Amino acid sequence: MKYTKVSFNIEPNTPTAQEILTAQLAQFAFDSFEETETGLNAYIPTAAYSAEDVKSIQIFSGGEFTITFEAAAQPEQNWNETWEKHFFAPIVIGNKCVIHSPFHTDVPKAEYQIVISPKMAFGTGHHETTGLMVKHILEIDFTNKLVLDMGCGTGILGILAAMRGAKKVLGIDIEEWAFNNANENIKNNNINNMEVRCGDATLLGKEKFDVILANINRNILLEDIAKYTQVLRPNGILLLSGFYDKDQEIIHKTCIANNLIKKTIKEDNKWVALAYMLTK
Ligand SMILES: C[S@@+](CC[C@H](N)C(=O)[O-])C[C@H]1O[C@@H](n2cnc3c(N)ncnc32)[C@H](O)[C@@H]1O
Repeated sequence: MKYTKVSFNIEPNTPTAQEILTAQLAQFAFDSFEETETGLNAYIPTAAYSAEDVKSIQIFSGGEFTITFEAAAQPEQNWNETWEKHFFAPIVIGNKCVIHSPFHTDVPKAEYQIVISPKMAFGTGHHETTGLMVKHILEIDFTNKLVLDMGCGTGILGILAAMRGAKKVLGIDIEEWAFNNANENIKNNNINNMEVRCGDATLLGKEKFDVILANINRNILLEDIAKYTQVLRPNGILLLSGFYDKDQEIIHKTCIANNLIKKTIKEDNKWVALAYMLTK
């Protein structure tokens, strides 16, 4: 199949802007994305590409950020192979966890082996924030813990928590494609104690959790940290990521206001993942 690559420049190039843009592109049959220094590259079957559709996205951005783009038809190639080689090679995190796709044959050995079917959902382990969250998870005792994975994407973090002994994991994601992909990955990893729901923090109610994982973005976290703490047990752990180093302070202020104390910080290439504990 012939594909067209559309290279987007986003100004300012924030995780929130990338997420909004990706969600809008998904409505127009774009089916794979690659983060770049200045924005992202998105791929669409050439037969489905319309410059008019892409231009309309600039209007949807509501003036919070500006987008410019260039489109280039790609030569015919085996896309599964290209995807496999360039976008998702097996990755080992923290020397203990390997993430690979079902089509990889040469997979390094590790204590935790997670199979992720790369679709449109975020979470193959290649993004800094996922890697940082995985490293935090590898340091936490999950034995018999009740876990919430907010913004679960592919389900990667919840799946690892289940492999590390969690009693039950609930994954929540606002996107239907993530809901579907997380379910597929849960099945492929033979996890039988993780459930996924499609929605946001309004789904949270009486169920309480020992550990909450939330790799989303700065704005959603600022809005939802209070809701997470309402369902976190005393001494429970909240892991937060999806924001840059420069946003740590505002995230931290919100956490303090919600009786959370900072335990550990992990950083990689401007991205941060913070571990908090609920004091009351
Ligand atoms: C940065 S990705 C993280 C995916 C995966 N947990 C990981 O660590 O790789 C953020 C995910 O949050 C989801 N999301 C965005 N806003 C949300 C919200 N308000 N509530 C729940 N999920 C949300 C997105 O659809 C996306 O799958």
